[in-house]
Amino acid sequence: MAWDVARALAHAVARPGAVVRRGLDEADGCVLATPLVSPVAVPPVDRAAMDGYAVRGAGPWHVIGQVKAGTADPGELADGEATGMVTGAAVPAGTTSILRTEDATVTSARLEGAAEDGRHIRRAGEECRAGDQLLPAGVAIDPAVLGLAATVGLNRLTVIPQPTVAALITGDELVHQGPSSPGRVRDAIGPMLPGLITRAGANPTTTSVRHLGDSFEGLVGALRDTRADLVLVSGSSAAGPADHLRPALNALGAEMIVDGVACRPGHPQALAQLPDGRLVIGLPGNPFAALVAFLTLGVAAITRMRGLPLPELTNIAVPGGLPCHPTSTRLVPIRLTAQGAVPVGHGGAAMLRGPASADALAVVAPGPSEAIAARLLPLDPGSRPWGG
Ligand SMILES: Nc1nc2c(c(=O)[nH]1)N[C@H]1C(S)=C(S)[C@@H](COP(=O)(O)OP(=O)(O)OC[C@H]3O[C@@H](n4cnc5c(N)ncnc54)[C@H](O)[C@@H]3O)O[C@H]1N2
Ligand code: MOO
Repeated sequence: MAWDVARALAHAVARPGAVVRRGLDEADGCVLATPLVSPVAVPPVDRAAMDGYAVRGAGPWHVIGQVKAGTADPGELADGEATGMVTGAAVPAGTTSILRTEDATVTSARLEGAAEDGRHIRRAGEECRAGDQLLPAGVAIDPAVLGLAATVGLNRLTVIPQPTVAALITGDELVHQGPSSPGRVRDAIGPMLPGLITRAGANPTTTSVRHLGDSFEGLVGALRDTRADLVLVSGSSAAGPADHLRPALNALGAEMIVDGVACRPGHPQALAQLPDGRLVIGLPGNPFAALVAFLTLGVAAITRMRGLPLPELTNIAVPGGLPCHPTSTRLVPIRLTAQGAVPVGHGGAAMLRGPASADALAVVAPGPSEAIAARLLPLDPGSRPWGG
């Protein structure tokens, strides 16, 4: 299956989570299921934008008091009067300007300074009026959105929740501490996955990574018992005697949706759906191939589960050219320069040295010779803009 088709299929087959109401403290990373509409005007009243004095008319002014933060009714100024103000406090009726502390000279209760009409006052309704739509449905909630929701007085939001993702790392040869040695391979996929899963927008608090040996029964049991919207399985994806993923999926009655992708690295990657709707993605055991498979199928599926469209990838020039594969899409670690994409090398399927020093992957379409342009696949799936 062509790389673009596999990516689009992973997005198409995944289902957005059921809409829920969430408190602001648990909505970060969810997606707005309804537009964010302000029930109130912000600010609700004219407020001082600076510390200093509210004044009415031309100076000099007579200082009659001090408005404190939290004062509900700051009263009214008569012409020639002023009152001390703090930033954010409601201004008295009749205020024509705020004179900043550093622009003011006060002798006894007499205030002098150059006040400009209307200066340093945040007007009622300046940010929004009651009923204004601030954001459409489909926006990913980030800290600024949470702050905005709080600003307009909301306690809960209607959201598509973040999907839950679990990872099963398979391989009898794997060790999780210390170096590789003859017969032993240090697990390099387990440490990558939590960060990738979180950056792709899945729920970080429910992400789990479990290590399994190469056992058919063990894998069947783990796939049956793992409660997550998406289960990632690394290793076991090819056709060797210890590669149990496809037989295990078969035993569980899963439907294969993607069974191999025409890309280098990462061709044994797979996507299947279990009868209860959970998705399973097979990540090839070679670490860079696993990373490519996550960025291809994993990110596309998680993106749809969040209720977001599959982003278009931006085009980039490759001034030095990149050799094409005749029938497979190549994923090449590159650095971004003013001239375009430059390969960083060390892009073999079993190596992470290339992607670790790269800014992105160049997606090089299959072809007969050399590509002078490619598309950019971010190594950080949470980077914004993602492309397009
Ligand atoms: N006859 C064929 N053999 C292979 C094919 C093929 O098409 N026909 N594809 C090759 C490709 S491409 C890849 S990629 C691998 C995928 O293999 P598996 O997904 O079954 O993974 P393993 O066989 O368990 O491991 C392959 C390789 O990767 C190392 N590995 C596995 N897990 C990890 C980990 N968590 N961290 C670091 N390294 C890991 C493992 O030790 C092996 O060296 O199959 C090829 N063979
Ligand atoms: O997934 Mo394999 O890389 O193509 O080594």
